[in-house]
Amino acid sequence: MAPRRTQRLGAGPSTEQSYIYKVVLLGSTAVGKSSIAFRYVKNDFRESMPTVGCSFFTQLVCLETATIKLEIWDTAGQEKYHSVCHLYYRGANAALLVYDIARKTTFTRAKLWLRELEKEFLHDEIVIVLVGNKTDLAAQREVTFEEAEEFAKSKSLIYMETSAKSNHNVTEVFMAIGKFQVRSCCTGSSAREMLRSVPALHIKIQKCHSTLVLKNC
Ligand SMILES: Nc1nc2c(ncn2[C@@H]2O[C@H](COP(=O)(O)OP(=O)(O)OP(=O)(O)O)[C@@H](O)[C@H]2O)c(=O)[nH]1
Repeated sequence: MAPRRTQRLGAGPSTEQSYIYKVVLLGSTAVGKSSIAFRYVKNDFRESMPTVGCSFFTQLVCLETATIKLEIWDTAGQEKYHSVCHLYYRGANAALLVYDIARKTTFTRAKLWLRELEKEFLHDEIVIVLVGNKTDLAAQREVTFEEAEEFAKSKSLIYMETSAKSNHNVTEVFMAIGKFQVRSCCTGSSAREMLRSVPALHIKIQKCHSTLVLKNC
């Protein structure tokens, strides 16, 4: 099934296709959602201010076979904004469910976010990446890699760990989304269906063995 709200921008000079995907970042306050978006779009890190409502970024991902315009919606994690969050994730093609590996409560909260997404979307309508951020704080880790990976597998999610601060795996998260979405469009099977049928892909992506080749955009 084609991802929701995906638009084909038209064929390029060759046979290359262009797509638009809406990606939403969800998770507790201060887990690093804005920092991940900022690192990816600006390749920078700063002690950021809490998000008010929602921020919006766009970024082009040029893959060997397609160009994808990612519309990135960074939602506020503070409880007071919770009631409006669903307005932002409506129509999303992919969600980054972010938690802080050094704060177990944020992992528990991510599971609740997942339930909300499951109410809003049919199972195969959206690609969900569970993202354990702040790997630079490994000494204070409260959620093991194995625990999070096991949970992700049981729910057909992609699992990756990042550090927005040390720029670890951030680009790879967005590449993984692009990869699954494009494959999904090409094969007609949903990205989550592919995850279920090829569990080894979890490992491949987590270790960044992506077969996609980046070009200069
Ligand atoms: N050590 C470390 N700190 C990080 C990392 N990512 C973000 N931070 C810090 O964590 C704090 C919160 O980061 P934000 O990006 O504002 O978090 P958020 O999830 O967008 O927060 P809300 O806007 O409240 O939802 C800031 O002080 C960041 O500098 C990381 O990878 N490692």
